[in-house]
Amino acid sequence: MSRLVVISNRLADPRKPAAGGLAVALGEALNQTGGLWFGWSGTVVEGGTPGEGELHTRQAGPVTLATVDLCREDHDAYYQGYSNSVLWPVFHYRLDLADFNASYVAGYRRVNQMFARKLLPLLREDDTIWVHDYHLIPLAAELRAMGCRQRIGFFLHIPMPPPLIMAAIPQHEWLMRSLFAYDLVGLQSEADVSHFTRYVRNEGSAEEVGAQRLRAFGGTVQVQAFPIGIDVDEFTRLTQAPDAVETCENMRDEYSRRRLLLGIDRLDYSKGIPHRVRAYRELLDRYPENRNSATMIMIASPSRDDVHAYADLRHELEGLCGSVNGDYGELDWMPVRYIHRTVARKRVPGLCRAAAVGLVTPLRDGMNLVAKEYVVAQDPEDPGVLVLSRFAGAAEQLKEALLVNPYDTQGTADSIQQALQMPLAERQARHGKLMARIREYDVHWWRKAFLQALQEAGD
Ligand SMILES: O=P(O)(O)OC[C@H]1O[C@H](O[C@H]2O[C@H](CO)[C@@H](O)[C@H](O)[C@H]2O)[C@H](O)[C@@H](O)[C@@H]1O
Ligand SMILES: O=c1ccn([C@@H]2O[C@H](COP(=O)(O)OP(=O)(O)O)[C@@H](O)[C@H]2O)c(=O)[nH]1
Repeated sequence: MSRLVVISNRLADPRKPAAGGLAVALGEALNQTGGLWFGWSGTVVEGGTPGEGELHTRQAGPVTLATVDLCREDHDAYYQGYSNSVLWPVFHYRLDLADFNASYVAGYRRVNQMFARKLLPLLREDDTIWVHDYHLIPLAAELRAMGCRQRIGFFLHIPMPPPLIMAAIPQHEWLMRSLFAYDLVGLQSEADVSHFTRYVRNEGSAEEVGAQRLRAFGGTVQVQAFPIGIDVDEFTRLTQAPDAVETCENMRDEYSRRRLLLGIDRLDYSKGIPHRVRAYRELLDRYPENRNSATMIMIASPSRDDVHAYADLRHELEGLCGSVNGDYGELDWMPVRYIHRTVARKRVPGLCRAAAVGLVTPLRDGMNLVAKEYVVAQDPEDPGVLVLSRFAGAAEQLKEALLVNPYDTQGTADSIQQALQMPLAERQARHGKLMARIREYDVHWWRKAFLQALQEAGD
């Protein structure tokens, strides 16, 4: 059987719990198959040479981890710069936050070339190579230029924007052309596939040469949606484990007189966290019966602190939470509990189970695994209600959630109220349908469906 080689910017020891959807999902996938996981070590070397980084390898159960350090200059241009100040904002439709500094793209190319150079000697002839996310779009083109002929698939974890938004990136054609060095491109949703297809038709005069196969820019690629899932059995076990039970009981004791609304996100402008606070404020305003009886807990895990837009968001959020607490708080009730820390993964299920309403309201999100985790953590006899942004990739699958437009403050407040008032029978019916779909399209389905399509691509 061919060995699986996974390449992603961020790695995690697959035997240990990790925060961040990509690391969680890949750890779970690789634990099943074994193989090689290659990417950045997480170490930034001050004063190192650009385009050079030390390679480290170690064994973690069935998985070999091979990681490369980045020097400060490469890290700042490739990770903070092109990946997180150009591709991330534009792919999340935030042209206003993009910083098209010309030096970033050079660092991005340099690191992709270095990754290809370091990876090549580790590859075997019959390896199946699976590259992940926006940090590594040109990696297959670099590997091909060095003679790599193995099958290579690519999965984009974030949204694929519509063609005219993509076209704002000065190097958009180079990026999209690079994707044609892969045998298979996987995207999170059908909406993403349609944006990709429209782009290559408009800008690359693409022709359809088979089901979901497109020819453009002198190459051919298969493009399909593979919505990422979670490991339902593992998350269920986590929900029943003593840590989760204790967290849930503590929360219920602490808030025994109150209904809990819960949001768990990285502190990222794509997650719509300030919009959520405004909707909650509107809820307290329009439906005063919730004053003193509903508490919103917002876990905002620190993320990409050195990128300006993230620091700005943090300040905005602190101000917003402070003003809701100042305006509505009582001596014995704080409306918002804002926690700017990462919650250990083992605590996530207990928090979710204790919450009557799960608030997942991103302005754009590739998928959003917290939405799926919230549903799985619920007690089927008395489940909470998921309020989900229609702009999360997860909304294509999770139709029985209460779908909201997070830009519509009043509408979102009304849906939160509907969630708080929902009769038990309706909660159970919605939860049952959501669970069935989350279980069917779990992380194992995702891995198998992608790898099977990659095996068949181009045959
Ligand atoms: O590695 P970081 O810069 O700390 O960021 C964490 C990850 O964020 C993004 O996650 C995405 O992948 C999830 C799983 O497919 C998906 O549910 C979510 O909607 C995406 O935002 C990013 O794409 C990853 O590369 C980062 O590791
Ligand atoms: O404090 C936190 C915040 C998030 N997570 C986990 O990190 C992942 C976030 O994935 P998601 O797809 O929702 O968003 P991303 O951060 O990847 O954009 C989920 O598994 C969360 O349970 C966590 O364990 N602790």
